[in-house]
Amino acid sequence: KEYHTKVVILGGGVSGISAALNLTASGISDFMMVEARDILGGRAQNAPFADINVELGCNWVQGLGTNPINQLAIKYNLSTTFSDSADVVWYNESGKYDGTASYNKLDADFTKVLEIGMEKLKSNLVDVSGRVSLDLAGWHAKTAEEEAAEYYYWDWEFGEDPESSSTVYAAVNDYWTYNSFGPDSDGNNYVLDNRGFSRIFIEESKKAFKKNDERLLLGTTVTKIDYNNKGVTVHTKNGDTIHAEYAISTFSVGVLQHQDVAWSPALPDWKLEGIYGFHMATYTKIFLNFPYQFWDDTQFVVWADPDRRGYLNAWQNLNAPGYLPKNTTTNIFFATVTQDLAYEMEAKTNEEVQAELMAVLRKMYGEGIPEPTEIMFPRWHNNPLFRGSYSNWPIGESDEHHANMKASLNNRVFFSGEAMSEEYYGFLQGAWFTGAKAASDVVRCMKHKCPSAEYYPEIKNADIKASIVRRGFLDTVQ
Ligand SMILES: Cc1cc2nc3c(=O)[nH]c(=O)nc-3n(C[C@H](O)[C@H](O)[C@H](O)COP(=O)(O)OP(=O)(O)OC[C@H]3O[C@@H](n4cnc5c(N)ncnc54)[C@H](O)[C@@H]3O)c2cc1C
Repeated sequence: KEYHTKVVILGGGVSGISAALNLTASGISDFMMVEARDILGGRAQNAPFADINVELGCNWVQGLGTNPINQLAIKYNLSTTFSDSADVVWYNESGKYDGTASYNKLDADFTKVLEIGMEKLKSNLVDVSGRVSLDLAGWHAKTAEEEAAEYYYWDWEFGEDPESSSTVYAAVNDYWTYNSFGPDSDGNNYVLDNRGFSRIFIEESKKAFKKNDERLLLGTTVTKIDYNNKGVTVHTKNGDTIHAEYAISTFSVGVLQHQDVAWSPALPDWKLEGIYGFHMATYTKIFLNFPYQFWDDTQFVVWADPDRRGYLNAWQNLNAPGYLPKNTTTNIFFATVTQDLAYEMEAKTNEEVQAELMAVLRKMYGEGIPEPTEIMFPRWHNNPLFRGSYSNWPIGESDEHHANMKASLNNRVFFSGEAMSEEYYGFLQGAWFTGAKAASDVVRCMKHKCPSAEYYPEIKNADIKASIVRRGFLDTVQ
């Protein structure tokens, strides 16, 4: 089939939905959306497990108050519960231990890390890794228990270790997430809604697409995008072509890095440098369902592995008070793995992974615990539609690299998606805001004049401040 439209949105995740809503609100209905999966939502994704739906992807509303994601959660009465990472018990090889002092020290030291990041931003000093700033803040993990606290605090949030992460942008990301949405910004709500987190986005998308809307091509995989200064032609796996004046790409930075979609002409080197330099982290939840609950009642359990930092470190209890309904027959305890461990787990069979999880659970809870009745986990890293779970700003990527990563091409192809947000990369609101921005840029092109694309053909030396000042970041930082 051959389609002709004004705007084609590539990808139906949160960013694509936000772009579609923005176009609709601007009075533009001549657009199409192409999504490989049979359902909208992208990384807002759930699956049946035991007798409930579990969230394979995003799980927290992070940053509350006027955060549009929080506002949608309120609007659609999404069932959430306050998430408290201090509601945790700690285990090592000798059994239960009290990790509170370490955790509290790290909590205070992390505040110093954020201050170091902000200070560097304000004073135009070169960025350092999270590891350097943790050391500068006085945090030096030496024991398995300190490493366990560190993994639980850092890697489990950013999806990568402190060595890989930028301090300046960790500070930017944290500051905007927990301060920019009014006085109630600070907080994380855990979503436990059997309709799925994605429901709020799917419901909202109905403002843009009616039932069986012909403009929405679900189950359609994009293979190639031709672009020039006149428009765009999108080729799909099933042989369809879509001719459009403008395209909004919402593909994850992992998909762009992995070249799962061909671009003709190839994306320019100045852009690829920004794309390849960014990080797509992998954060994988491995769900186990048991005949009964044998673990602690706290929201979280941390395992301090004696041999490997971060090994099956963070466990979550879906049966914690305030989580699943009391009368549930489901008993879900799940571990999260990131980075190398996630890649290793993805390469194993479910049976092999189950055996590894059970070995750790037996160390924590004894030999008498039952085998799980079910195991399930998504393989985000190997999934060609995602290639990871969410982005993390690495040490070494400058603001200019990032600007190049998201810069439009020929005023015809616009880029959105969580990774394209300087302030909220990694988060749902990053996807939401960048989708709206890309759509409003397209609308400007259609109705007035295209905004001038900001990009840097040569990046000479890191000068964070110049670009940060230009973006008005410092105006809002106290
Ligand atoms: C495990 C996990 C935990 C997370 N936890 C949180 C959290 O607690 N809080 C939070 O705020 N955020 C969290 N996130 C991040 C959040 O889910 C993302 O930031 C957000 O969903 C990204 O939306 P997007 O539209 O930018 O990208 P995507 O959701 O990736 O949308 C892109 C779309 O493009 C489609 N696509 C890709 N390739 C093709 C192709 N070739 N042809 C057609 N379609 C294609 C994909 O199927 C997808 O639907 C988490 C993510 C994961 C995976």
